[in-house]
Amino acid sequence: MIEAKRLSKHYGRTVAVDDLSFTVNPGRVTGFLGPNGAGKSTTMRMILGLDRPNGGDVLIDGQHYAGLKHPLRKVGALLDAKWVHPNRSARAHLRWLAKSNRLPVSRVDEVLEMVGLTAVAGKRAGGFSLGMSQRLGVAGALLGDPEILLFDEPVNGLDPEGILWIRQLMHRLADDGRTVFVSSHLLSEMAQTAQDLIVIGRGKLIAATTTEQFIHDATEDRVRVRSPQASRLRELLAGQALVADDAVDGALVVHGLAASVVGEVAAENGIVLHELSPQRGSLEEAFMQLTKESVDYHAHD
Ligand SMILES: Nc1ncnc2c1ncn2[C@@H]1O[C@H](COP(=O)(O)OP(=O)(O)OP(=O)(O)O)[C@@H](O)[C@H]1O
Repeated sequence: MIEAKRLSKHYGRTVAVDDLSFTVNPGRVTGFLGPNGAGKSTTMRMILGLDRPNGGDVLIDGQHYAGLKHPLRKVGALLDAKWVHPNRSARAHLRWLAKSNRLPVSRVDEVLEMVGLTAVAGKRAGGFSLGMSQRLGVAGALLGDPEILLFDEPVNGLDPEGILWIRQLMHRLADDGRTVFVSSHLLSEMAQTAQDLIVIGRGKLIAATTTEQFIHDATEDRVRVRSPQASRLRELLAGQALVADDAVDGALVVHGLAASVVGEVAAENGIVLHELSPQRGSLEEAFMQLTKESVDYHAHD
């Protein structure tokens, strides 16, 4: 479990993290979301003792990272995939990491296998693509078979097969009962990966909840309807709901009524339906809605 309590960090006059409290629980994949510059990497660095908070505290199972007896056995982290010495091979890098942390060297080949780098284990890490470097970073995080895993933007540079692989890996790690904390910009990816979310903006907590609840709270459910008698149906629904047109295919999009009610109105009036589908809001919509006040870097058109 990771517990941040009233955590703050500033760099000169820039407030990177501002009175931030949250808990990351075991057995779940927890997504860490926020617009650019929201303070995600700074928070992750503070969890790992790489940055010192100006206020508050962050504990790993009740202890500071610096106080952990065998840090790599407790916490594995992927922060910056490119920090590997460029002339070392992937295997040599992991052997060095294992030896310097008193971990069994036999674990190196196991983690190389787990991340799919066995065939290139003897090659210079400096020649690796970003996706291969990410896999090597994940191998390093898994080396100590830790209970807690931190991944900062792990899907950066991965191809679709790599993205699926890392999603399944994170689910497996959480199913084992581990704590998995992962930051990402890719919201549709997070929607499929994270069961819980911690959302921050300008260093402050915006939401800490399940992914499902987050989407439910910030977006409105709606119903898509297609009918050869669409204008008649629209007239009938207009008194009870807001009815819009889908810009792409002209279907009716009904806000504020359940699909069952729309279906009943149609049936009572003998209207044929070609489609009646409840639509859920997306994580993108929910995220935009809840973070619009706290985006530091807008695209101006
Ligand atoms: N070492 C540093 N020195 C000065 N300012 C910093 C430093 N590290 C981070 N910051 C600033 O702190 C704020 C938070 O940055 P951080 O990198 O933690 O955000 P982030 O949410 O990880 O962003 P991104 O998604 O763009 O990586 C930003 O305004 C950033 O410019």
